[in-house]
Amino acid sequence: MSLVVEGLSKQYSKQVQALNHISFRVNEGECIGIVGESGSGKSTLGRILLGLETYKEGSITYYGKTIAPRKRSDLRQFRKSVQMVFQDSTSTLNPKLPIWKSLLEPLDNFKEITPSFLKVEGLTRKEIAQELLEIVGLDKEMVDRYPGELSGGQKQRVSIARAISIEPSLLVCDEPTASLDVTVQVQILRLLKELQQKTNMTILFISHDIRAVSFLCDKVMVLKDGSIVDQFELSEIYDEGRHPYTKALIQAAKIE
Ligand SMILES: Nc1ncnc2c1ncn2[C@@H]1O[C@H](COP(=O)(O)OP(=O)(O)OP(=O)(O)O)[C@@H](O)[C@H]1O
Repeated sequence: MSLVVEGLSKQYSKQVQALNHISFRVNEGECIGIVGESGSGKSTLGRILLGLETYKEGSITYYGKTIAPRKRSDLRQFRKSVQMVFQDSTSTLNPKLPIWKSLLEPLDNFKEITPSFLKVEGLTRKEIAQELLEIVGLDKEMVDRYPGELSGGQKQRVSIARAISIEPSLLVCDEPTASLDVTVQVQILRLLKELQQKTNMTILFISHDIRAVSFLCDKVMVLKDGSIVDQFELSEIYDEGRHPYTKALIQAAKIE
């Protein structure tokens, strides 16, 4: 079992209980989707899992080790194996830096990591960045461009390349396709699926879109007002026993 979350709660204030006793387990190599409407607590959960947000109640372990955001040494170790992709690639790509510099940041942070895609030794830093661009289906010549010269989909591919550069065992994606056109969304989902199949990394995919989740994920968790109201294998999505809220999400997705 790679990731185990037990009884996790998060209260921002007396009025706002963002998460309410969340428990779930993720196996190695699995792709798990967390779906819910705006305000259901998805991003809070993602941020806590990444150690970006504190929590007082419950526990999170990754391969048996507790993830606690206050322990900096633990967090660095955790970051080596867990990377993230956000909705807004501008938060990960510095507009003032050429793509290749942003791409190499994680590898620069963890110099001890030699990713397996670098089959040839002695590549220059730019050549390493070019290799990464190829992995996510982008043209090598984009290394010298700046984020402002790329489309939304291209920027998201760069963000994905950056995240997978250190070959994380867990990739947390928080609405990675939400700000993209529908056709580009599909391309990014395909890319994530392909990368997951190639590398066997575990993916935690957070989205408001049950169609995106069902395209990519093996297991689905439905979050509503900070609680998990339904949890199932993708093959069970249309089962009669689904929670009424899940059925409503499926119905709404069809109507659109
Ligand atoms: N930093 C914060 N301080 C106080 N309340 C917060 C904070 N962040 C989120 N919340 C509240 O916690 C609840 C869950 O928010 P969260 O952002 O996790 O939901 P979400 O499902 O990701 O929503 P969205 O899809 O709109 O981003 C909401 O009621 C939100 O207003």
